[in-house]
Amino acid sequence: MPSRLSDAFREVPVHLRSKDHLDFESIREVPDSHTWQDVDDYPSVDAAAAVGGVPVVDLNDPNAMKLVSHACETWGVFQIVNHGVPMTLLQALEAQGRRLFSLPAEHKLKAARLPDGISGYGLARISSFFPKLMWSEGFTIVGSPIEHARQLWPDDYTQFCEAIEEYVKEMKGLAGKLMWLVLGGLGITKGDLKWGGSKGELKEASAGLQLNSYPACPNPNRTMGLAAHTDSTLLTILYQNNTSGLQVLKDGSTGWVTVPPLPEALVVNVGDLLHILSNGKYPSVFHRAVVHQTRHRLSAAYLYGPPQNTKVGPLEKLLDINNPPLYKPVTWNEYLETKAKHFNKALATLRTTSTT
Ligand SMILES: O=C(O)CCC(=O)C(=O)O
Ligand SMILES: [Fe+2]
Repeated sequence: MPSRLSDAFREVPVHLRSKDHLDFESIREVPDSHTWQDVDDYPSVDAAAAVGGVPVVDLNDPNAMKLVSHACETWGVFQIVNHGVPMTLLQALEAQGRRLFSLPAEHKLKAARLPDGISGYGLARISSFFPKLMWSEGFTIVGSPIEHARQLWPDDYTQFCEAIEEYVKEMKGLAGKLMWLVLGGLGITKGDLKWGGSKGELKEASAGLQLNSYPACPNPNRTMGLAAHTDSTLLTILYQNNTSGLQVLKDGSTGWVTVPPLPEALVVNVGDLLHILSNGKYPSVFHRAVVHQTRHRLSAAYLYGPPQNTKVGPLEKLLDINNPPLYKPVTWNEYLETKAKHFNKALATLRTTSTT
């Protein structure tokens, strides 16, 4: 088994052909390779009508822990305001994302992700599970972005690296804070988490940053920005520019609910590892991204996971005779590898035989 995050895909490389990388800017008609038949697998539900819509939590609210916990149990997704991340930093990140994705196609491919690699420019890794390609491109950062940034801008890579590093630092602090809110809602205190630091901090946690670009599309009803999936994280913190596209499938709801872009808000998703850690109390959320006819959408997903080589299993405090562990413990790397093989069935492969 690999021990570093960057090695997680060694055994399951994804070979995308260079002709799969469309020059989206110049395309006037959606080619067959990108035409999807099943975009309407579930109907789209009016966001406001969907039982009040995706919850919005003010982190300054004295009840924030309860609200966050309830949102995790019922939706698996919520938006946060008063999160403390400066607007200027969000704008700087967005500007760098635009700068990257507006480079000519062949230039971006200089920083292409290797088939068995994790970082770099490329199509969504999950593309290999679908017969059609998605209307998006991405750039994944795990560790320092400097090597790829140099390939993109040999003479001017520092502004990109600085913006990314500052953003990642800020996200790390926020993700730690959110984790304690989320766990606190389950009655978990700092001493209960073996991989918490001596002061209860989560400073050794691992993370990555995924920048996504969804160019305007001539036929958005027959294309897919990013197909339905759950994240392989504990939590994902997503920044979306002021263009809608993110949709979630609420358990028991009748269809896709849009997560509306709110100025200054960030979206938080429950990932598969939190699903495991909470023994299924916080189910990971299925989500996808659809595209627009006229607007270019950008998003940045901060992918937050446990420290390297740490096994994540159901928290002991949540278990008793009536609540046996429902999942086997797994490290983040092992889970990524399982996901790369089994995709949306990965979580099921870790189920124990317990049925409650
Ligand atoms: O762009 C979005 O809204 C979703 C991105 C996403 O789900 C991901 O990067 O995992
Ligand atoms: Fe996602």
